[in-house]
Amino acid sequence: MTSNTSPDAVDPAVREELARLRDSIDNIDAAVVHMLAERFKCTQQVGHLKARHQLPPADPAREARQIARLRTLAENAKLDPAFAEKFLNFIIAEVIRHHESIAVDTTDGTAPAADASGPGE
Ligand SMILES: O=C(O)C(=O)C[C@]1(C(=O)O)C=C[C@@H](O)C=C1
Repeated sequence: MTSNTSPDAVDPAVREELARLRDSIDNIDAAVVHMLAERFKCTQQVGHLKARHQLPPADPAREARQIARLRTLAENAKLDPAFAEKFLNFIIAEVIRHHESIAVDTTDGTAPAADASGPGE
């Protein structure tokens, strides 16, 4: 069995390196959150467009192309492609849930007037 060093006993240089790495991790996590927020802003618009034109929430052919592309990007970036695929599928499943609820709201008339909210309208 391994025993862990108590945090108080850690060499200050190690503590500093850990803090520096964690600062970068925090910045990266913030960037991921901001990028995801922008992606969801786009997909919300896609959801409204699809609902208005009675298009299905999911597009499996598009998803297959996205997954193939992301797996290649992941491989080139030395990221596990299986993880990249799982991550994309996780996000897309949430997007499809949003699309489905927008479609329901659009059909029953409770959807916000997404296209009437642009500048000048
Ligand atoms: O591109 C679309 O048609 C979308 O609805 C967006 C999106 C995605 O999140 O990338 C979500 C659902 C579809 O199955 C495919 C892709």
